[in-house]
Amino acid sequence: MRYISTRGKAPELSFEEAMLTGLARDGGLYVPATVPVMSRGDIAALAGLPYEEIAFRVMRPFVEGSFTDQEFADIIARAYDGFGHDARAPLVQLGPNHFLLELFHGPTLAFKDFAMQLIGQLFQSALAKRGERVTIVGATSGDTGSAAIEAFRGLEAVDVFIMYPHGRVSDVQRRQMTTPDESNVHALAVHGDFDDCQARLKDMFNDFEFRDRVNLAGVNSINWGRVLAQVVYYFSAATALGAPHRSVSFTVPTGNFGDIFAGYIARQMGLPIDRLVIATNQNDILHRTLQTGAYSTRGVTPSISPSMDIQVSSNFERVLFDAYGRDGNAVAQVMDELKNSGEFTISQGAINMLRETFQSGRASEQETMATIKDMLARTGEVLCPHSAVAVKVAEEHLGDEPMITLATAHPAKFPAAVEEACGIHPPLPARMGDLFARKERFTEVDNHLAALTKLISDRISS
Ligand SMILES: Cc1ncc(COP(=O)(O)O)c(C=O)c1O
Ligand SMILES: N[C@@H](CCOP(=O)(O)O)C(=O)O
Repeated sequence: MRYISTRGKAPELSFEEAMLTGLARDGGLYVPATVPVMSRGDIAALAGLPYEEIAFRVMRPFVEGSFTDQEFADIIARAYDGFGHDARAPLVQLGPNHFLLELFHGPTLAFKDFAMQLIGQLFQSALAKRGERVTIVGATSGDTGSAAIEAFRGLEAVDVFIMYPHGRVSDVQRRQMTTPDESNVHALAVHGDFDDCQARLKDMFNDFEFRDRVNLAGVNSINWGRVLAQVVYYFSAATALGAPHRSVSFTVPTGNFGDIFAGYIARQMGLPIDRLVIATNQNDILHRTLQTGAYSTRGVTPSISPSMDIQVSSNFERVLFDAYGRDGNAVAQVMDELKNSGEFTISQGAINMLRETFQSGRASEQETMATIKDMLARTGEVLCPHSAVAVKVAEEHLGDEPMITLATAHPAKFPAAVEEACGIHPPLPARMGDLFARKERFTEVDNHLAALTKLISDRISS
């Protein structure tokens, strides 16, 4: 399996190389040169298998040539061993045709653990074989950072620096990042928003002197491995509800477009997904883009679903690559426009493809709060605000086929918003009970590339 860049000018790589490289050297994102298709029989055979076995069968073709079957099976087993639910991604019924896919039973209580725990194992194995060490830098609006720190803390061959927007993550999210005391973990509170953090991360990858000197690696969904791991739960959920014999739909709370892009890949692999619905909070750039055909940034308004407070949605580039007929030059051109002017207009052909592929909706702050309250009353399920955004949008898109809404975080990560909405203060699981007693350790940094690269260089050489 070979991987190509969405901007068409970087070298083709193997899975392992693409995983360790992060952002392509032409500024693009790596995608598979071709997406492998599973037969109906192979999809049907997944029903009822343990999550780890489904993961192996779905992901195996993508890692071809980089890991042996035994290595890969062992890596998957270790990745999901620490999850707090035997099913890993259990389904809960919300209504006659509406199901919630609970993706928050991993170590940091968010869907990010599905990919990050796997990537942690894949990095360890690849770096040990190569005898290399890397500097991982990540940008987070709250959940990627804690999941990455959990996956990489204490590893010999890795330093991990996480940039989060100062004052714009929940207390639980911040403490998950600032309380680990391993010396290879560095939490950086950046004076800016998530888009600033992600922009500086991409600047670091485009600064080749820095990138090569520190052996920079990325674990945001820039990294194809992140997206790949998320494809698996689309298969586990759909087959549990009767796929491939009947189709299902998914609604996904969306920010950086990695999770829903994983659903798009699952559909390309042959999973019968009827509708893929993008759910946004009040920072609704993706919803507006589908409606108007113009991707136009407006600045972020902080919300009660902070992990989705994003304007520059990184993985949208991956679907644009397909929408523009895999024309890397066309993608590079619109991405340059976005960088220079904060907006671009999507060509008619491309927007037609996007509108055929996705539906979308938005939830205001009041609607999100009302959904948390209403779902508790109707179903007994306490939702986090991100999942509530998606449930509200999903209810507007219910049809004849089962609708599966992704619940991306545990409500205990956002206790203030949940309590205000429904009067319940969701407790942290016992194993995290002392989170607020632990000592915090972080560094405030200005939103400047030079300040960040100096800090990182100084830390890794000390
Ligand atoms: C809890 C939660 N829900 C939804 C999202 C949005 O997912 P994505 O960025 O893959 O669109 C995020 C952030 O990634 C998140 O942390
Ligand atoms: N919501 C994310 C933002 C980063 O997304 P990623 O999937 O590209 O890592 C977060 O919680 O940090």
